[in-house]
Amino acid sequence: MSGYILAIDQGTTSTRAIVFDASFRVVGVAQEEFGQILPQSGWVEHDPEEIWRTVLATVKRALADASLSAADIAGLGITNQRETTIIWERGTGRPIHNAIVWQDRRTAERCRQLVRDGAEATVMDKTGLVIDSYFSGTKIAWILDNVDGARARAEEGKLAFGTVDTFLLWRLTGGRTHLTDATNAARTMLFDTAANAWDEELLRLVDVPAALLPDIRDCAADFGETDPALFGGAIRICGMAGDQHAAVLGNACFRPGMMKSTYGTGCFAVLNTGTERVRSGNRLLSTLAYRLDGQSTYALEGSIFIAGAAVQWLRDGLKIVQRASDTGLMAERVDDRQDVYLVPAFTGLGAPWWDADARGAIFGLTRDTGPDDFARAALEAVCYQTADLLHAMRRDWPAASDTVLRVDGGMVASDWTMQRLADLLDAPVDRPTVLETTALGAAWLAGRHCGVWPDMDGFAERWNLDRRFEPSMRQDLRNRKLAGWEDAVRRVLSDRS
Ligand SMILES: Nc1ncnc2c1ncn2[C@@H]1O[C@H](COP(=O)(O)OP(=O)(O)O)[C@@H](O)[C@H]1O
Ligand SMILES: O=P(O)(O)OC[C@H](O)CO
Repeated sequence: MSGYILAIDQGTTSTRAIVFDASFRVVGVAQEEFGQILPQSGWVEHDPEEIWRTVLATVKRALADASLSAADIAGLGITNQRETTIIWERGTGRPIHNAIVWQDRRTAERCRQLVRDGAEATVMDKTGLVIDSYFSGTKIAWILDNVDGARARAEEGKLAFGTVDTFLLWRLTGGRTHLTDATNAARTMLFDTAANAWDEELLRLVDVPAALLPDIRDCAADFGETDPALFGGAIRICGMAGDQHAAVLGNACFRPGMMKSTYGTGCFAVLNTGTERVRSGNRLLSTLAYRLDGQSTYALEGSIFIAGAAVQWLRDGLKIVQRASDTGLMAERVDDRQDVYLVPAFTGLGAPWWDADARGAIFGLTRDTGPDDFARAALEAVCYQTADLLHAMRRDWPAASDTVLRVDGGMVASDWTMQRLADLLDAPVDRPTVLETTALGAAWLAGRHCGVWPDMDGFAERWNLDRRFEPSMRQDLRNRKLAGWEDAVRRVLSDRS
């Protein structure tokens, strides 16, 4: 059997399909962006049909790019933007509403009500999550309550819910398979991570009928086969994980204490805590790193909603940079005595603040402030937020004290940002040679399951370092800058936080 593996990485702004060879090298790739639907302030939707079209198109193009056919592919792994919620008709496969995206805040008031009702401890105990509109549960209930007749049809078993992995699997298998994996289930606020099962009490609390839900598998499992009509032959689907979990795998963070941080549109830092289900005292998420061979590996996660999106805002909103990559050079030119802070709370603040009503602000402007300062403030904001997460992780789990951070995602191309990250964290930052770690992680799940790629140890040995960034900032400067950031964040928090 050939060792080629296909990965679908369905992200928030684009879909990528990547073919890897038996040496984990990328031999075919295709990417397609799709539309962001913004019906009102704080709402974000995707058209599931458009997502599906980008998946079909990118898989076909990636296979063509690699000069391969479906018969050459030993296995397919799916990884996806998490939490984004789709409900469709079991009969026709047609979605009954646009996908409600993870960033969407329309259920913030419902979540506040759940907190007022005293549900926080139950949700935290079972799911490891804080109650927030970020997660799928309240988004499902919103669709059922706002689409005519949906709740009744859901209770009759006529509708299906899925995060994007499940929806794609349904479509890829010609409507034959309704499954998810444990990492995606763990982002719904309906899943007990210790019992590894949907939880009836949570379903009642959030008002979601069990008839909607997919069955749950480990991340590497038999998920079915693609409909032969789609790609000119059936492809075995045997890997599935939410994108941040796939990045943990792709970065070979297999040992407790290892941590990865992905810098794309948002930033997600995940620390492997092994078999320990650490309960956060600092409003981090206690979640799954991954689940393999019937064994859950747990993690602490910090989610930052805006990372590279702040750079996009400089480019597309303010139009003060032409390319994202201009920001590094601009940041380099700024005098370190200038202290401009951008708090990019465009859609509220995530961990450890969880303030859906906070909004962005910029502080420290003088007559000398110009575009370079804005660029630097945007890049630094990502570093400060990572520092907030790392400090919270260390308070929650002291074993994280000498962590080396492995990074990936579009923003890590910026040397300036990676050096500043090491400086502000006062910890080394390792950048791998393969930056497509999310897709690589999904491919590893599939490759391992179908027996053509190595197990954990073999894969970890072949993880390659591109560059280590060592901290070199003076302690007094670091302290001053971190204190300035903390002050800026305090000023944007809403009364409700
Ligand atoms: N050289 C760079 N410097 C700073 N930011 C960058 C650079 N290159 C890309 N980015 C940012 O990285 C993000 C894209 O990363 P990517 O991992 O593709 O995101 P996603 O998977 O969330 O769509 C964009 O927000 C872009 O602004
Ligand atoms: O699509 P990304 O890479 O921005 O990741 C989105 C996250 O999974 C949301 O939790």
